[in-house]
Amino acid sequence: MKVGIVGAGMVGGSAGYALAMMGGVSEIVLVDRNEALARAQAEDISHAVPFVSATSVRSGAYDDLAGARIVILAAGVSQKPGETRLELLERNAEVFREIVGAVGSATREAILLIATNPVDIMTDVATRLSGLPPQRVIGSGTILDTARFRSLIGRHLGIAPQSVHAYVLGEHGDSEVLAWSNARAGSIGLETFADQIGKRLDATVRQSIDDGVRNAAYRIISGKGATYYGIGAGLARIVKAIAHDQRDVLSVSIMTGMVEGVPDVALSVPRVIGAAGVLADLFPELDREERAALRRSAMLIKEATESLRF
Ligand SMILES: NC(=O)C1=CN([C@@H]2O[C@H](COP(=O)(O)OP(=O)(O)OC[C@H]3O[C@@H](n4cnc5c(N)ncnc54)[C@H](O)[C@@H]3O)[C@@H](O)[C@H]2O)C=CC1
Ligand SMILES: CC(=O)C(=O)O
Repeated sequence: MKVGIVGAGMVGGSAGYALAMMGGVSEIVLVDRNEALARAQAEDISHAVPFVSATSVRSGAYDDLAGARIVILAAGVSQKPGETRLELLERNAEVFREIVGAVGSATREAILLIATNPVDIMTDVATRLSGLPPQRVIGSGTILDTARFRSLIGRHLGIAPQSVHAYVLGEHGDSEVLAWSNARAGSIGLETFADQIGKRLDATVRQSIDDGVRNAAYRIISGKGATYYGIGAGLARIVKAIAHDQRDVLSVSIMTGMVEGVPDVALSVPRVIGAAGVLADLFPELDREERAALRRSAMLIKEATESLRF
């Protein structure tokens, strides 16, 4: 399967690397307005390939995306220390006006996988610009926040993150909602498991995990300028689900008809992902506070989207 990546910076490059390490993708084409960067990233990643897989990695122009089954969009500006994702909106919407049309001219068959921030609104923008069905324009959404959540819960309770079943919902951003009420360790409630092993899971612990998830990007950006390994792996994970029609449940963002009374908004809930894109949504059972927080998150995204001149 051929995968295109538009935007060969830290996120696009990391996604290419993660895909090459994962294997199962025959060809990766990196496109960037900085052609020298795309060339250099492709060459560097291709030198990792002989150790693990047989993926062909090269740079190219938009025409070279013909035949791609998935095109990852990771072009645009990223946050400076202290900047929010929403502050990138106007600049990255401009970038999408240019690149979504160019991708569409090269391939109409591809599923678009959006990483550029603010990712929920960029997913809405890409859906509108491409004219593709929402199920085929997928934002990485809270896949990364969900990984952060599971990792911190797993570390606290001493179990593997893969055995923690918990999701972050709503915006990939400051208003995101950590769904504690339906989180599970294996098949049992987190609190029950914490009691069984004599661990605390009180408000202080929850607050510390919430901060670890919600503010991870700010901390990483202040320390090293950008985040990219986590999202690179998350994007590769979504590609794998599509490539192998795996029907995995992942928290990703697509245009959604109605969320807690808010119509037509792109945000994350757990969704089934297969070869055709998003196949179904799993609206979680939430407590009253979480539902109210999800509504606030949806309204915030909706208002920011409507503020965008389009
Ligand atoms: N969804 C998520 O969870 C995450 C999203 N991001 C977002 O991903 C985006 C990319 O971040 P980085 O890779 O760190 O930035 P970067 O600056 O390293 O790379 C961006 C690339 O986009 C290219 N670009 C800009 N305008 C273009 C255009 N019109 N046509 C083609 N290429 C163009 C630039 O030349 C640059 O190489 C940002 O918006 C960032 O906020 C970053 C981390 C996590
Ligand atoms: C930058 C970003 O969106 C993240 O790491 O969550």
